[in-house]
Order: sequence, then C-alpha cells, then structure tokens
Amino acid sequence: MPQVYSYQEVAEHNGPENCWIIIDDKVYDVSQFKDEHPGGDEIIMDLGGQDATDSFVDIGHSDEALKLLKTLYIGDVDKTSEPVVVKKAVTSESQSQGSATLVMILAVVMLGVAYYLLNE
Ligand code: HEM
Repeated sequence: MPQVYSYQEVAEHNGPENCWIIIDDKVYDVSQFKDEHPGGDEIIMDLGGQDATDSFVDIGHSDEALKLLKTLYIGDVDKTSEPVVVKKAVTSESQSQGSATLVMILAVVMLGVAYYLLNE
C-alpha cells in the first residue's frame, strides 16, 4: 500500500527544504530535484505544496522527464481530504517586480501617445 497524504499535509511542504508537489493525484518530493530542474527551481518552488498537474502537462515534458518524475514519487494524495488553497506570501521582491512592470507599461503607453502627437 502506498503512503497516503492529505492535501493539508502536502500543502505544509511548500518551503525550499521541504518541497512536495502533486501530479495526477500522486505526491512527489522535489526538494532536491528542483535545483537540477532544467526549467529552473523557481517555477517548481512556486507550485510547492500544490497540484502541479496542469503546469507539468502544459509544458509537454519528455518521456525522460516522466521517468525522472517516477523516481521522486513518495505516495498518493487522499482525494477525500479537504482541498487546501496555498497562499504565497507577497514578498517585497514580487511587489517591486509588479510595479516595475507597471512602469514599463506606462512608459510604452506614453511613448505611443508622444509618437501619435508628433505625427499629427
Ligand atoms: C517533478 C516534476 C518535474 C520534472 C521531473 C521535470 C523535469 C523536466 C525535464 C527533464 C526537463 C527537460 C526537458 C524535458 O525533458 O522535457 C524539464 C523542462 C522544463 N520544465 Fe520541468 N519538470 C517537472 C516539473 C515542472 C513543473 C511543475 C513546471 C512548471 C511549469 C516545469 C516547467 C518546465 C519548463 C518551463 C521546462 C523547459 C526548460 C527549457 O527547455 O528551457 N517543470 N522539466
């Protein structure tokens, strides 16, 4: 019998040292693997403690990736347990990234307006 974990238990493993993800109702310990992931560790860290099925499938991972995934399997998720919404703390870094994007958009809009006015 495989080990069975509740969504809550999986959600508690969302840190850099203890990072689990769910793919197709199976639980994977990616704590070590994330540092070797060809797609980067951050993309996996962001999904720590959560269901990553859609993201994993959308990328169209190779058979090699699927084989690798199997080696990280630690158990199944208890689908009868209460689903958990993992709230990620908004860091000052992600906030400033957000405002940097806003400034970029504003700059592009202002350039567009200036260009339009100059060509009137
Ligand atoms: C434990 C789960 C995962 C494993 C074992 C894994 C494995 C791999 C492997 C082996 C590659 C190289 C290309 C390939 O063989 O397909 C790859 C690429 C990639 N993975 Fe994952 N991956 C995992 C989870 C994820 C998740 C959750 C995401 C989230 C979106 C992700 C995003 C990517 C991206 C964007 C690339 C492309 C990197 C590039 O070609 O520049 N992966 N992954």
